[in-house]
Amino acid sequence: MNLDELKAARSRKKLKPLPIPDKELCDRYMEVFTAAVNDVLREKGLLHQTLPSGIAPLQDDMKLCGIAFTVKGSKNLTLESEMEQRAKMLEAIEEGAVVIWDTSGDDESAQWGEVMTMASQRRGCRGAVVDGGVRDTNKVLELGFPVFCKYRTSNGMLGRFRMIDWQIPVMIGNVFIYPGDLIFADIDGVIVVPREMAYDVLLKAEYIKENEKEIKQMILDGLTPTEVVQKGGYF
Ligand SMILES: O=C([O-])CC(=O)C(=O)O
Ligand SMILES: [Mg+2]
Repeated sequence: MNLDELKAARSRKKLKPLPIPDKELCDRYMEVFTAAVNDVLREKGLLHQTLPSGIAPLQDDMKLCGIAFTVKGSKNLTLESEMEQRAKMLEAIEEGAVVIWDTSGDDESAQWGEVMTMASQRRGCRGAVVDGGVRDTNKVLELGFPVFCKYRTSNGMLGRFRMIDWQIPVMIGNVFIYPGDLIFADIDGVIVVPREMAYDVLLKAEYIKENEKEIKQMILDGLTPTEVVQKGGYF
């Protein structure tokens, strides 16, 4: 058995630079939409890059793009040094990050709240995606911080759930998420774009957005769906 390749893939490493700076990349993703990005990934044979559909924005108009800062945790009754550990995690967040929580399928605790929002915003964090819960919801909304999560609850995680590690590969639903991947989310849910293809996928999604304008114009001009398809359109 030779696990060297797998070990290397799962190890912590420095992020590879992309053809354009990460900030420009994320700002350009914000001008497209998840369905277009999803169609590009489908062309590449990647059918399982969307997080489970139960992970939804706190508000319909929330949209988010940033670089995955992964966090992994699970139900756990111990409290020793929990706050210190959580503080260290928050202090490791970098500008342009999206905090993304693999909770091992938790269904009762909040992995995100008001103070964590404030602390991460100060570090330039763009939002949070939680396969779990959020609390202090009205305060998080007032702070204008996009959060995508499964549920809302008053249950703080302390004494119920705790972090295992951060900036490690994680898995939510069927989706692998590596630190540095691109996280893109809007009203249609959350999509994970592997880092190495993030720029190429953006270019193709921008093309789809432009091309769809022509298709929609055909409908406005009175063409039937059959005529649209005959002219190379799709929907
Ligand atoms: O400890 C928590 O559950 C999170 C929290 O309330 C906060 O960040 O304000
Ligand atoms: Mg709180």
